[in-house]
Amino acid sequence: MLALTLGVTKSPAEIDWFDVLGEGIVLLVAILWLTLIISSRPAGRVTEWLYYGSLLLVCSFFLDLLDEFIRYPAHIRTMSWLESLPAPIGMLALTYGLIGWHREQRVINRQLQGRELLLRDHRLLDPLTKLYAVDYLYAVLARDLELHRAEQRSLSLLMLNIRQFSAFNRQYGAAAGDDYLIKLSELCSSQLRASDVLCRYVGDRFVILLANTSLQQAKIFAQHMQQHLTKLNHHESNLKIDIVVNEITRLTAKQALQETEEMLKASKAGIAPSVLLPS
Ligand SMILES: Nc1nc2c(ncn2[C@@H]2O[C@H](COP(=O)(O)OP(=O)(O)OP(=O)(O)O)[C@@H](O)[C@H]2O)c(=O)[nH]1
Repeated sequence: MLALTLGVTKSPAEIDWFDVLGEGIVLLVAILWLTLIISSRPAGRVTEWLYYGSLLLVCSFFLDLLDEFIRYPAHIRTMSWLESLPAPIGMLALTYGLIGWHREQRVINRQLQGRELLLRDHRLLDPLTKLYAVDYLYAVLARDLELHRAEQRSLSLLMLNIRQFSAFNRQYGAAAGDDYLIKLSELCSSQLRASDVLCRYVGDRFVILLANTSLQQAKIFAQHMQQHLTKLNHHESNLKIDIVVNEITRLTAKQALQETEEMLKASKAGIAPSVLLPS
């Protein structure tokens, strides 16, 4: 609107169609970047930097294209500044966001290394969360139990369960439920050490295997996790997560999972206190 108010539309003879093509493509590519960022990134600070950086670039490129069609009086510099200024600021914001993304990716890569210590078979992945599923958990649990027992090191297991997840699905729809599961997995992954393993156990239940970790240390970790998980809460849906902790070095893989499931059941029923009270 400002461009239309300040400038005069050029006649077709004045338009350089080569410039229009070049600048149009640049604008389309910037819009494509913006769309990819919005659709592929989880909400957060890094995404905001990437988003606002791309938005400023889109704005600058759009004005650049517009001046192929609109001529501004030479003494009015407003449009020229509006065209030039957002681009370098956008580039800086985008670069800052990309540095954050790079750091994030390094953390994720470390988690992947941790997860892929035993098996590199992607058929063992859960298709929704991309975490390893229960078959992998059994394999890695059996191996870790043997190793830790032989070396007399402690091994702990955390089981997380989303409370009333079926009601959440009913109220907000299965897509919102899927989205919640993905965000929960990402948040948990981001908190793990390279030696820890996170698996989707079943449905709304996840298991984290903490190598070389005593029950006491695992409880502290679970508290830390519980605090982080509150970030997932939206004002309209305050899902609660039960977390139980079990030191399992003395058990077999099957017993370890069964025993922890029993603890979870007891905690949900209020028979035994969960190691952590839901937030
Ligand atoms: N959206 C979505 N829902 C899932 C998925 N897998 C399991 N569920 C749902 O998770 C719910 C799990 O049900 P329950 O085990 O009874 O758990 P709950 O409703 O949270 O009940 P409590 O744990 O006892 O509080 C079911 O409604 C499943 O349909 C999935 O991949 N996506």
